[in-house]
Amino acid sequence: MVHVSVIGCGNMGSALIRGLSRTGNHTITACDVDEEVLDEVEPYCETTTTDLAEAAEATVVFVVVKPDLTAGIVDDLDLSAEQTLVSIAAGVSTDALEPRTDATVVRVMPNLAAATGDMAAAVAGDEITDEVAELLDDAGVFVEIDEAQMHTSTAVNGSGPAFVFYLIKAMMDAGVESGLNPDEAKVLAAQTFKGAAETVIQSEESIDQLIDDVCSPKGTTIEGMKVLRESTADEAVAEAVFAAERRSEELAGEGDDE
Ligand SMILES: NC(=O)C1=CN([C@@H]2O[C@H](COP(=O)(O)OP(=O)(O)OC[C@H]3O[C@@H](n4cnc5c(N)ncnc54)[C@H](O)[C@@H]3O)[C@@H](O)[C@H]2O)C=CC1
Ligand SMILES: O=C(O)[C@@H]1CCC=N1
Repeated sequence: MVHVSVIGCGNMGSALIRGLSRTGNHTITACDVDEEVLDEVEPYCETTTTDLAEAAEATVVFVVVKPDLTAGIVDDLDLSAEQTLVSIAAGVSTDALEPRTDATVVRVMPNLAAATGDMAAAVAGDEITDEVAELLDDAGVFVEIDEAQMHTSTAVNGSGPAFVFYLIKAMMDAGVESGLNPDEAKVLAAQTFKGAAETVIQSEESIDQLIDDVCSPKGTTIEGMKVLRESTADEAVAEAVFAAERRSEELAGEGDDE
């Protein structure tokens, strides 16, 4: 059981709170300046507060505010060496935060699927504390990466859900255009993405082999795959990832436009 606080309970903070509350394993303090946001997460927390000092009492403190507000919050927290500070802000490095706190600093790039316990997260830092590992395990799956790769992780798994939502909608819209009603199309498209993702995770086959497994000779899939292979769909996905990656570099002050 970990005493954890989440400072900033907007889109990402509330997803983390919901995910961490699912196990019932943790004592959660939610902190935000916005009382309405706190009302939304109140059912998933032991404590809600607008007082930063109360959030600073937790063993692990997640700072989940916009990147440009993160350093200022860390300054105000005044954490001790026994505590862990987790920053999830795009483009904010551990080097920028470590001089501002005595706590162990861990950088995490999570995603919105934390809410359902399906988060894909990347984590970097000199010391990934046991408490942080336990929390990330409870909200989904995490991998440890070098911090230099954080811009790529920000694009792939941080921004990634939006790219996947877009693709699900494209498949759903095609189903509707061909006659499915929107509710049916949404279930069929979304569950197909979920099932395909689970198959990739659980199967020992390569993704190319899995594609072949769906393509019956002279069947339907092979016709659709011909269209995809002759298109630039893979390039468009790659360009979306690279654009998000560039923006993360810019936010870190490493790009052209800070
Ligand atoms: N939205 C996403 O899918 C992801 C976001 N992130 C990172 O998470 C961070 C937050 O992003 P979102 O949740 O999307 O933003 P958001 O705008 O939805 O939420 C930010 C929250 O912080 C609160 N806040 C602002 N100042 C505060 C203060 N002084 N004390 C306490 N709370 C304060 C706001 O009231 C708001 O509820 C960003 O740094 C972003 O890079 C990382 C991965 C995914
Ligand atoms: O769009 C953003 O900047 C944040 C970081 C990754 C996902 N959302």
